[in-house]
Amino acid sequence: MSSLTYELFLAGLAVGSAAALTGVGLIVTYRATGVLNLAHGAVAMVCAYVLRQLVVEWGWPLGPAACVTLLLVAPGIGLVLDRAVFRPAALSGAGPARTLVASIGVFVLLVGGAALLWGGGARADAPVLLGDDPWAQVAVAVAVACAVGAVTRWTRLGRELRAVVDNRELAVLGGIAADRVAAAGWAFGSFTAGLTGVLLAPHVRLDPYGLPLLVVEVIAVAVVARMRSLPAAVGAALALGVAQAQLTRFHPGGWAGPLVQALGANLFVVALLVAALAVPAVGAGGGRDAGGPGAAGADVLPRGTTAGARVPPGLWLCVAVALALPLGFAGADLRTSVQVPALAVVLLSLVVVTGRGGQISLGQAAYAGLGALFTALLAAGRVPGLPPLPELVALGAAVVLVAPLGLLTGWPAIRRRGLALALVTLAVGVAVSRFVLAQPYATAGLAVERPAGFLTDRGYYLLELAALAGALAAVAALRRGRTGRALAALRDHEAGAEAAGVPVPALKVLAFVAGAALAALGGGLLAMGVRAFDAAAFDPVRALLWFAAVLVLGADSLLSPLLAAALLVGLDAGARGGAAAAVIGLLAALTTRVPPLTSLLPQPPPGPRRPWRRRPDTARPAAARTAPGHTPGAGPGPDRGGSAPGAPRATAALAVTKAPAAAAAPPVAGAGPPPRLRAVGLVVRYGGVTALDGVHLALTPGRVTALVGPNGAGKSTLFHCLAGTVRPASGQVTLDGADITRAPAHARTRLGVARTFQEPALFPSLTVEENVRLGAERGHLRTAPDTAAEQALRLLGLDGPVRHHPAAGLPTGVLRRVELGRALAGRPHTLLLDEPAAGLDARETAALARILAALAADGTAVLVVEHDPDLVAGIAHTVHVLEAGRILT
Ligand SMILES: Nc1ncnc2c1ncn2[C@@H]1O[C@H](COP(=O)(O)OP(=O)(O)OP(=O)(O)O)[C@@H](O)[C@H]1O
Repeated sequence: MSSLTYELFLAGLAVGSAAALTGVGLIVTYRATGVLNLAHGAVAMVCAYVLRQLVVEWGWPLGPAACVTLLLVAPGIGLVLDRAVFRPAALSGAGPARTLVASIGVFVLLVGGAALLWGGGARADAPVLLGDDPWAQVAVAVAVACAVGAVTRWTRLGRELRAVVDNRELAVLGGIAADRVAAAGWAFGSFTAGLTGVLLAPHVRLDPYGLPLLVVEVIAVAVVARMRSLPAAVGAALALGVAQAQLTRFHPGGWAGPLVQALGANLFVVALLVAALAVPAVGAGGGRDAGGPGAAGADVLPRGTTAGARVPPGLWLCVAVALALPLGFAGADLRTSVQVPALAVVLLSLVVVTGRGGQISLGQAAYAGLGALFTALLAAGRVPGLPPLPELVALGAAVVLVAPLGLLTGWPAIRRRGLALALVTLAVGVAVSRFVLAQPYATAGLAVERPAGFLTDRGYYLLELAALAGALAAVAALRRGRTGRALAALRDHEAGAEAAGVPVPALKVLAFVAGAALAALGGGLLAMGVRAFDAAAFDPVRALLWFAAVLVLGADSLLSPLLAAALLVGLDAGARGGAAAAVIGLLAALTTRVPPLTSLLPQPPPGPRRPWRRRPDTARPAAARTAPGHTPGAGPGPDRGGSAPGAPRATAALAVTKAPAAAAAPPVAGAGPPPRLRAVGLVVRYGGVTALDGVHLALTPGRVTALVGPNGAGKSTLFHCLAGTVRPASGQVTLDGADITRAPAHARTRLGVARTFQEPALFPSLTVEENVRLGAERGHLRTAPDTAAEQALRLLGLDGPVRHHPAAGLPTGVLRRVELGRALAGRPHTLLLDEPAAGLDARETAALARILAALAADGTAVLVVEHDPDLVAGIAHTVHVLEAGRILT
């Protein structure tokens, strides 16, 4: 081996061993607590600063200082995090997404706190703990990994850890103090963070931002190891470290030169991106739930975290006045204020993506940076073949160019939620920052002028206000309209949104594209404001700070971006740098205990929201004027002949829902029209379990089919196959003879197959009326949504004051009616009901039976998976018994 290769090998080993320590610490903490601690790097940075403080500032000998730092301070930080942040979060039932927000809060808090305490500048005098011998570092990393392995395998704590990892609830029932295990996990994780920090600090610049971010990139090795295997993490870390170092030997000419150079400095970033894209299930809640496998879970941002409040009009007036105040400022104050509207536009992008759509996005700074970069390049004429564009044209072009790049995070978001989505968006943000924004062409003094006519600070501020007003109006319109309702549904209950007919993948992409466009607009404005492109202004740490800021203020409130921008710019301008981050980080770390601040605004009592714009119903076809449930071509049901248009049998059931309980009409036997929806030879396996074993089923218009059977028989699996939330290993689902086996859930709703859930899948932030309206807008027949929604509301007895009530907090009986109303408002021809009587009292069950009988009489095909034998006997024309994945009768 040549000496250069060997030198680089050793340098790579040094970096790799620090990364290995991080990987080991992250995995142990994750296994013990279920938290992927994004703040690991921030803890590392704080420990490095503490060691430096003890040795350099206070003159302590290195040995004792290192012992205090690594054996007291580092585990102490872990224990404080456990007691103050993560244990309360776990006790409050916070899911992975919420604890992720808390760990972002800790990250931001520690970064801000360090900047406040030690200043933002880089320190080059961090004490060297292990000399220059990389083998010593490798030995430390391997020794730590082996020690963890030994403890896990051979000690009581290790056995307890494994038990907690396998099944926390069972372990607790078995007498294991899971809290003690979690505390040990946090203490150990922080110890490894501290070790990483003090080992890395002498080799990289020690500053509050750089080191934490460096360690964030190293999360890659834990993800590669699937948050499980310590040897895999250590191996990946060492291999990446060595490969990254070796890459610096190569200097190809042409376009490949800068790329190889960038790779040589950022191989861990590439690994993070690849790992985040290739391992979609990181941190995903593995449990089953009512909406089908992976339908909804604890890994989405809960409504309480994202919901915003309605802003009283008077407050908007105050905001307008406050925004106009800087026009009276001068000099540095006005120059500082210029950042506020631009930053508010960037933060508005998070209102769309995270606030309304419920999608975690830690990559918005990348889109803002791209907007700024493209604006600068286009305006400066630095794009080959293009003359310099006028500044405003350049800004507009940048927005148009960046918007489709929203796919970079929007596409992965289709199949990811929670932690997995956070990792991908973070990885995209870091990759764009390192491979695009921080490249020489972008960093070498790229100036950007303000548009002609707006050169002064005051003039430019006015221009920004106009842009902000436009962006606010656009986002307000988006939130109010049909798309806004669909986004709120996506946020509140993804599987429910699919079932209502919302094309979830397309909507996610749309949210990210709109978010990218807004961020780009804000980024371009920010760059023009300071008359230069500065890559550091858009680094990934900003993305975390911005995300935390919008979340703590209330991500679904239009007010939050304005307040957050004022807070971030104002606090950092007035106090020492880092104050804003410290305040926001603290609030975000306590996110499970502190509600979003704008939600504390006094709220008006529930009442009619702004009415939707009614489209004239004159264009609707005659069929649409009949009841929900009727479909042209569905053929008459058993008693259809007597139903007059507009006064169908199902509508008549409205009266019955309010009447005292009475037996439903007995099923009428007889030949009907041919089946529409069919299951043909369905086979579904979950690992070694065969849930369905060649099942055939046909649903006929005008008939109620009941599916009964013991627990585990496969009823839900069959139901999910028909609804489109489970794809069979073999067999077909056909509709009118056409194969729809691969059609997604929302497409089936649009084809006329509506469903409800075992646990009502409603959108708590929408009113009863909006929930039902969504079904009418996205369902099978969408020509007259107003009429369909009204009919459904009336049919289910929801047309009283309750229609204006948010679905959150309504009793189960009402929720079931709202969900049924939403399904019926789309005018389905086939209705799939999963245990519709669960949680209903006898009176409500009788009313439900009458409605179902009336719907069948109107021609709807109804499938009921039900345990209530009375309900089944009262309404079903056909009863199928399923056992061990086979239909018996
Ligand atoms: N996501 C899954 N992963 C692994 N096994 C599963 C999954 N879903 C269902 N199963 C298994 O498939 C079989 C059929 O389950 P299914 O939920 O369809 O039955 P069911 O009749 O609906 O039962 P219940 O009435 O209890 O809901 C069971 O053995 C169940 O344990």
